[in-house]
Amino acid sequence: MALTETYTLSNGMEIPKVGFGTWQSKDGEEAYQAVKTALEVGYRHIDTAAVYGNEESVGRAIKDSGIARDKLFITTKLWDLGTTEDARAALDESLEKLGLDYVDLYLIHWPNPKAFRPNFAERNAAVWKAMEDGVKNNKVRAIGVSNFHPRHLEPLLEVAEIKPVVNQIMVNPSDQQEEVVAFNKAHDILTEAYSPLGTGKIFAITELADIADKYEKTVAQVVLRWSLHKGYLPLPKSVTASRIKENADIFDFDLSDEDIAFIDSLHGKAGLARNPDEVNH
Ligand SMILES: NC(=O)C1=CN([C@@H]2O[C@H](COP(=O)(O)OP(=O)(O)OC[C@H]3O[C@@H](n4cnc5c(N)ncnc54)[C@H](OP(=O)(O)O)[C@@H]3O)[C@@H](O)[C@H]2O)C=CC1
Ligand SMILES: O=C[C@H](O)[C@@H](O)[C@@H](O)[C@H](O)C(=O)O
Repeated sequence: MALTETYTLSNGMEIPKVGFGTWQSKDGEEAYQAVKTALEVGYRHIDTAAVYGNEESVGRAIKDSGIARDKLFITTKLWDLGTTEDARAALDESLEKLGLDYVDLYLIHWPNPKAFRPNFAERNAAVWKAMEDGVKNNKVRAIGVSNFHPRHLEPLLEVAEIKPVVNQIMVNPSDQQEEVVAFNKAHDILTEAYSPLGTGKIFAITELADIADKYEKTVAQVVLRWSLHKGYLPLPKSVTASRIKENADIFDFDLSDEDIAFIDSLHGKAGLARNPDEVNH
Protein backbone atom coordinates (compact mmCIF):
# COMPACT_ATOMS: atom_id res chain seq x y z
CA MET A 1 0.00 0.00 0.00
CA ALA A 2 1.19 3.46 -0.71
CA LEU A 3 -1.26 5.63 1.15
CA THR A 4 1.61 7.99 1.84
CA GLU A 5 1.79 9.06 -1.84
CA THR A 6 0.93 12.75 -2.12
CA TYR A 7 -0.14 15.48 -4.51
CA THR A 8 1.43 18.91 -4.10
CA LEU A 9 -1.07 21.71 -3.61
CA SER A 10 -0.61 25.14 -5.21
CA ASN A 11 0.63 26.51 -1.87
CA GLY A 12 3.38 23.86 -1.73
CA MET A 13 1.72 21.60 0.86
CA GLU A 14 1.66 17.84 0.36
CA ILE A 15 -1.72 16.08 0.54
CA PRO A 16 -2.13 12.28 0.69
CA LYS A 17 -3.64 11.07 -2.59
CA VAL A 18 -6.53 9.18 -0.99
CA GLY A 19 -8.68 10.61 1.79
CA PHE A 20 -10.99 8.66 4.05
CA GLY A 21 -14.64 9.78 3.82
CA THR A 22 -16.91 10.03 6.88
CA TRP A 23 -20.25 11.41 5.65
CA GLN A 24 -23.07 9.29 7.14
CA SER A 25 -20.66 7.53 9.50
CA LYS A 26 -22.68 7.84 12.68
CA ASP A 27 -21.25 9.80 15.56
CA GLY A 28 -20.13 7.42 18.32
CA GLU A 29 -18.83 3.88 17.85
CA GLU A 30 -19.43 3.72 14.09
CA ALA A 31 -17.42 6.79 13.07
CA TYR A 32 -14.83 6.15 15.79
CA GLN A 33 -14.16 2.57 14.70
CA ALA A 34 -14.16 3.44 11.00
CA VAL A 35 -11.56 6.19 11.41
CA LYS A 36 -9.53 4.10 13.84
CA THR A 37 -9.44 1.21 11.36
CA ALA A 38 -8.57 3.56 8.51
CA LEU A 39 -5.63 4.97 10.44
CA GLU A 40 -4.50 1.46 11.38
CA VAL A 41 -4.44 0.29 7.77
CA GLY A 42 -2.48 3.35 6.68
CA TYR A 43 -4.82 6.17 5.63
CA ARG A 44 -3.32 9.48 6.74
CA HIS A 45 -5.96 11.81 5.30
CA ILE A 46 -9.43 12.08 6.88
CA ASP A 47 -12.35 14.07 5.47
CA THR A 48 -15.09 15.23 7.83
CA ALA A 49 -17.42 18.25 8.14
CA ALA A 50 -19.24 20.13 10.88
CA VAL A 51 -22.57 19.05 9.37
CA TYR A 52 -21.65 15.34 9.56
CA GLY A 53 -22.05 15.63 13.34
CA ASN A 54 -19.16 13.24 13.92
CA GLU A 55 -16.17 15.53 14.52
CA GLU A 56 -15.89 14.42 18.15
CA SER A 57 -15.71 10.73 17.23
CA VAL A 58 -13.28 11.45 14.41
CA GLY A 59 -11.11 13.46 16.81
CA ARG A 60 -11.15 10.70 19.41
CA ALA A 61 -10.03 8.12 16.85
CA ILE A 62 -7.22 10.42 15.72
CA LYS A 63 -6.06 10.90 19.30
CA ASP A 64 -6.26 7.19 20.17
CA SER A 65 -4.33 6.23 17.02
CA GLY A 66 -1.21 7.70 18.61
CA ILE A 67 -0.05 8.89 15.16
CA ALA A 68 1.97 12.10 15.26
CA ARG A 69 -0.18 15.07 14.29
CA ASP A 70 2.21 16.20 11.57
CA LYS A 71 1.86 12.83 9.83
CA LEU A 72 -1.89 13.36 9.39
CA PHE A 73 -3.94 15.46 7.00
CA ILE A 74 -7.32 16.44 8.47
CA THR A 75 -10.06 18.27 6.56
CA THR A 76 -13.27 19.74 7.90
CA LYS A 77 -15.86 22.04 6.38
CA LEU A 78 -17.83 25.16 7.17
CA TRP A 79 -21.58 24.70 6.81
CA ASP A 80 -23.29 28.06 7.43
CA LEU A 81 -22.62 31.01 5.18
CA GLY A 82 -23.19 33.56 7.95
CA THR A 83 -21.07 36.56 8.85
CA THR A 84 -17.27 36.59 9.03
CA GLU A 85 -17.64 36.42 12.81
CA ASP A 86 -19.98 33.40 12.62
CA ALA A 87 -17.45 31.61 10.42
CA ARG A 88 -14.61 32.31 12.88
CA ALA A 89 -16.75 30.81 15.65
CA ALA A 90 -17.62 27.77 13.50
CA LEU A 91 -13.93 27.04 12.92
CA ASP A 92 -13.21 27.26 16.64
CA GLU A 93 -16.12 24.92 17.35
CA SER A 94 -14.87 22.36 14.83
CA LEU A 95 -11.37 22.50 16.30
CA GLU A 96 -12.75 22.01 19.77
CA LYS A 97 -14.86 19.03 18.74
CA LEU A 98 -11.95 17.47 16.86
CA GLY A 99 -9.65 18.13 19.83
CA LEU A 100 -7.09 19.66 17.47
CA ASP A 101 -5.11 22.91 17.46
CA TYR A 102 -5.37 23.15 13.68
CA VAL A 103 -6.84 21.43 10.64
CA ASP A 104 -4.84 20.93 7.47
CA LEU A 105 -7.67 21.97 5.18
CA TYR A 106 -10.86 23.96 5.78
CA LEU A 107 -13.50 24.11 3.05
CA ILE A 108 -16.66 26.10 2.37
CA HIS A 109 -19.06 23.14 2.19
CA TRP A 110 -21.58 24.60 -0.30
CA PRO A 111 -21.45 27.90 -2.19
CA ASN A 112 -25.05 28.61 -2.68
CA PRO A 113 -27.48 27.84 0.11
CA LYS A 114 -31.06 28.58 -0.88
CA ALA A 115 -31.52 31.38 1.61
CA PHE A 116 -28.55 33.29 0.17
CA ARG A 117 -28.93 32.39 -3.50
CA PRO A 118 -29.18 35.97 -4.80
CA ASN A 119 -26.03 37.13 -3.02
CA PHE A 120 -23.92 34.01 -2.72
CA ALA A 121 -20.78 35.86 -3.88
CA GLU A 122 -20.97 38.25 -0.91
CA ARG A 123 -21.68 35.40 1.50
CA ASN A 124 -18.73 33.40 0.22
CA ALA A 125 -16.47 36.46 0.39
CA ALA A 126 -17.48 37.12 4.01
CA VAL A 127 -16.70 33.62 5.24
CA TRP A 128 -13.55 33.43 3.10
CA LYS A 129 -12.17 36.34 5.13
CA ALA A 130 -12.59 34.26 8.31
CA MET A 131 -10.92 31.30 6.64
CA GLU A 132 -7.98 33.47 5.60
CA ASP A 133 -7.73 34.67 9.21
CA GLY A 134 -7.65 30.99 10.20
CA VAL A 135 -4.55 30.55 8.05
CA LYS A 136 -2.93 33.65 9.51
CA ASN A 137 -3.69 32.47 13.06
CA ASN A 138 -2.32 28.97 12.37
CA LYS A 139 -5.70 27.32 12.94
CA VAL A 140 -5.77 26.13 9.34
CA ARG A 141 -2.93 25.23 6.98
CA ALA A 142 -4.86 25.51 3.71
CA ILE A 143 -8.30 26.66 2.59
CA GLY A 144 -10.54 25.60 -0.23
CA VAL A 145 -14.09 25.09 -1.40
CA SER A 146 -16.58 22.34 -2.13
CA ASN A 147 -19.45 22.05 -4.58
CA PHE A 148 -18.27 25.22 -6.34
CA HIS A 149 -18.87 25.83 -10.03
CA PRO A 150 -17.02 28.34 -12.20
CA ARG A 151 -19.74 30.92 -11.53
CA HIS A 152 -19.08 30.54 -7.78
CA LEU A 153 -15.31 30.37 -8.05
CA GLU A 154 -14.85 33.33 -10.37
CA PRO A 155 -16.06 36.01 -7.92
CA LEU A 156 -14.22 34.32 -5.04
CA LEU A 157 -10.95 34.31 -6.96
CA GLU A 158 -11.34 38.05 -7.50
CA VAL A 159 -11.46 38.85 -3.80
CA ALA A 160 -9.35 36.06 -2.32
CA GLU A 161 -6.06 37.12 -0.82
CA ILE A 162 -5.27 33.43 -0.24
CA LYS A 163 -6.36 31.31 -3.21
CA PRO A 164 -8.42 28.14 -2.76
CA VAL A 165 -6.16 25.11 -3.19
CA VAL A 166 -8.90 22.48 -3.48
CA ASN A 167 -12.41 22.16 -4.89
CA GLN A 168 -14.15 19.06 -3.51
CA ILE A 169 -16.91 17.97 -5.90
CA MET A 170 -18.77 14.81 -6.81
CA VAL A 171 -16.72 12.94 -9.40
CA ASN A 172 -17.06 9.31 -10.37
CA PRO A 173 -17.40 7.52 -13.72
CA SER A 174 -21.12 8.25 -13.80
CA ASP A 175 -20.78 11.96 -12.95
CA GLN A 176 -17.61 13.36 -14.43
CA GLN A 177 -18.18 17.12 -13.98
CA GLU A 178 -15.94 17.97 -16.92
CA GLU A 179 -16.61 21.70 -16.88
CA VAL A 180 -15.71 22.11 -13.20
CA VAL A 181 -12.71 19.81 -13.46
CA ALA A 182 -11.35 21.86 -16.39
CA PHE A 183 -11.88 25.11 -14.49
CA ASN A 184 -10.10 23.70 -11.42
CA LYS A 185 -7.17 22.58 -13.53
CA ALA A 186 -6.87 25.95 -15.26
CA HIS A 187 -6.66 27.64 -11.85
CA ASP A 188 -4.28 25.19 -10.22
CA ILE A 189 -7.01 23.95 -7.88
CA LEU A 190 -6.85 20.25 -7.01
CA THR A 191 -10.07 18.31 -7.65
CA GLU A 192 -11.05 16.17 -4.69
CA ALA A 193 -13.50 13.51 -5.82
CA TYR A 194 -16.31 12.99 -3.35
CA SER A 195 -18.72 10.07 -3.67
CA PRO A 196 -16.02 8.33 -5.76
CA LEU A 197 -18.17 5.17 -5.58
CA GLY A 198 -21.37 7.13 -6.23
CA THR A 199 -22.39 6.56 -2.59
CA GLY A 200 -22.56 2.87 -3.54
CA LYS A 201 -24.49 3.35 -6.79
CA ILE A 202 -21.47 2.77 -9.03
CA PHE A 203 -21.78 -0.98 -8.45
CA ALA A 204 -24.92 -0.99 -10.61
CA ILE A 205 -22.70 -0.60 -13.71
CA THR A 206 -22.20 -4.30 -14.43
CA GLU A 207 -19.52 -3.79 -17.13
CA LEU A 208 -17.11 -2.65 -14.43
CA ALA A 209 -17.03 -6.18 -13.02
CA ASP A 210 -15.42 -7.49 -16.23
CA ILE A 211 -12.65 -4.91 -16.00
CA ALA A 212 -12.12 -5.71 -12.32
CA ASP A 213 -11.80 -9.45 -13.06
CA LYS A 214 -9.12 -8.75 -15.64
CA TYR A 215 -6.89 -7.02 -13.08
CA GLU A 216 -7.88 -9.38 -10.23
CA LYS A 217 -9.19 -6.33 -8.42
CA THR A 218 -12.63 -5.30 -7.19
CA VAL A 219 -14.95 -2.81 -8.88
CA ALA A 220 -14.30 -0.33 -6.06
CA GLN A 221 -10.54 -0.60 -6.60
CA VAL A 222 -10.88 -0.11 -10.37
CA VAL A 223 -13.07 2.95 -9.95
CA LEU A 224 -10.73 4.49 -7.36
CA ARG A 225 -7.73 3.75 -9.58
CA TRP A 226 -9.51 5.53 -12.44
CA SER A 227 -9.94 8.55 -10.16
CA LEU A 228 -6.20 8.63 -9.37
CA HIS A 229 -5.35 8.12 -13.04
CA LYS A 230 -7.35 11.26 -13.87
CA GLY A 231 -5.37 13.22 -11.26
CA TYR A 232 -8.24 13.47 -8.76
CA LEU A 233 -8.07 12.83 -5.05
CA PRO A 234 -10.73 10.24 -4.19
CA LEU A 235 -12.41 10.20 -0.78
CA PRO A 236 -13.92 6.70 -0.36
CA LYS A 237 -16.12 6.19 2.67
CA SER A 238 -16.82 2.91 4.43
CA VAL A 239 -17.64 1.72 7.92
CA THR A 240 -16.75 -1.89 7.00
CA ALA A 241 -13.21 -2.91 7.96
CA SER A 242 -12.65 -5.18 4.94
CA ARG A 243 -13.78 -2.44 2.53
CA ILE A 244 -11.72 0.23 4.28
CA LYS A 245 -8.68 -1.95 3.59
CA GLU A 246 -9.78 -2.86 0.06
CA ASN A 247 -10.29 0.78 -0.95
CA ALA A 248 -6.71 1.58 0.02
CA ASP A 249 -5.16 -1.25 -1.94
CA ILE A 250 -5.05 0.56 -5.26
CA PHE A 251 -1.40 1.44 -5.70
CA ASP A 252 -0.09 -1.76 -7.30
CA PHE A 253 -1.76 -1.60 -10.70
CA ASP A 254 -2.73 0.80 -13.46
CA LEU A 255 -5.52 0.61 -16.00
CA SER A 256 -4.83 0.31 -19.72
CA ASP A 257 -5.63 3.27 -21.99
CA GLU A 258 -8.46 1.21 -23.43
CA ASP A 259 -10.03 0.57 -20.03
CA ILE A 260 -9.63 4.22 -19.04
CA ALA A 261 -11.39 5.22 -22.26
CA PHE A 262 -14.18 2.76 -21.54
CA ILE A 263 -14.67 4.09 -18.00
CA ASP A 264 -14.60 7.63 -19.41
CA SER A 265 -17.56 6.62 -21.57
CA LEU A 266 -19.72 5.73 -18.56
CA HIS A 267 -20.83 9.29 -17.78
CA GLY A 268 -24.48 9.25 -16.77
CA LYS A 269 -24.58 5.48 -16.73
CA ALA A 270 -25.61 4.91 -13.10
CA GLY A 271 -27.99 7.86 -13.25
CA LEU A 272 -25.72 10.05 -11.14
CA ALA A 273 -24.93 12.90 -13.53
CA ARG A 274 -26.76 15.90 -12.19
CA ASN A 275 -27.21 19.58 -12.66
CA PRO A 276 -25.53 20.91 -9.53
CA ASP A 277 -27.61 24.08 -9.60
CA GLU A 278 -30.63 21.91 -8.92
CA VAL A 279 -29.14 20.25 -5.86
CA ASN A 280 -27.59 23.27 -4.22
CA HIS A 281 -28.64 23.99 -0.69
N1 LIG B 1 -18.39 17.98 0.10
C1 LIG B 1 -19.54 17.36 -0.03
O1 LIG B 1 -20.62 17.96 -0.19
C2 LIG B 1 -19.57 15.88 0.03
C3 LIG B 1 -18.46 15.21 0.50
N2 LIG B 1 -18.45 13.85 0.58
C4 LIG B 1 -17.21 13.20 1.10
O2 LIG B 1 -16.85 12.10 0.24
C5 LIG B 1 -16.91 10.89 0.98
C6 LIG B 1 -17.33 9.72 0.11
O3 LIG B 1 -18.57 9.91 -0.49
P1 LIG B 1 -19.87 9.08 -0.09
O4 LIG B 1 -21.01 9.73 -0.75
O5 LIG B 1 -19.87 8.89 1.36
O6 LIG B 1 -19.75 7.68 -0.78
P2 LIG B 1 -18.75 6.68 -1.53
O7 LIG B 1 -18.87 6.96 -2.97
O8 LIG B 1 -17.42 6.65 -0.89
O9 LIG B 1 -19.52 5.31 -1.23
C7 LIG B 1 -19.75 4.87 0.07
C8 LIG B 1 -20.76 3.74 0.03
O10 LIG B 1 -20.21 2.61 -0.67
C9 LIG B 1 -20.06 1.51 0.21
N3 LIG B 1 -18.71 0.96 -0.05
C10 LIG B 1 -17.53 1.51 0.28
N4 LIG B 1 -16.51 0.74 -0.14
C11 LIG B 1 -17.06 -0.32 -0.76
C12 LIG B 1 -16.51 -1.47 -1.38
N5 LIG B 1 -15.19 -1.64 -1.47
N6 LIG B 1 -17.37 -2.39 -1.89
C13 LIG B 1 -18.71 -2.21 -1.80
N7 LIG B 1 -19.28 -1.14 -1.22
C14 LIG B 1 -18.47 -0.19 -0.70
C15 LIG B 1 -20.20 2.07 1.62
O11 LIG B 1 -20.78 1.12 2.48
P3 LIG B 1 -20.31 0.85 4.02
O12 LIG B 1 -19.93 2.17 4.62
O13 LIG B 1 -21.55 0.28 4.61
O14 LIG B 1 -19.17 -0.11 3.96
C16 LIG B 1 -21.15 3.24 1.39
O15 LIG B 1 -22.47 2.78 1.29
C17 LIG B 1 -17.90 11.22 2.09
O16 LIG B 1 -17.88 10.28 3.12
C18 LIG B 1 -17.45 12.60 2.47
O17 LIG B 1 -16.28 12.55 3.25
C19 LIG B 1 -19.53 13.12 0.14
C20 LIG B 1 -20.67 13.72 -0.33
C21 LIG B 1 -20.79 15.17 -0.41
O1 LIG C 1 -20.99 16.34 2.36
C1 LIG C 1 -22.03 15.80 2.12
C2 LIG C 1 -23.23 16.44 1.61
O2 LIG C 1 -22.95 17.74 1.16
C3 LIG C 1 -24.23 16.46 2.71
O3 LIG C 1 -23.61 16.98 3.86
C4 LIG C 1 -25.45 17.25 2.46
O4 LIG C 1 -26.08 16.82 1.30
C5 LIG C 1 -26.36 17.13 3.67
O5 LIG C 1 -26.62 15.79 3.90
C6 LIG C 1 -27.65 17.84 3.52
O6 LIG C 1 -28.67 17.22 3.70
O7 LIG C 1 -27.64 19.01 3.25
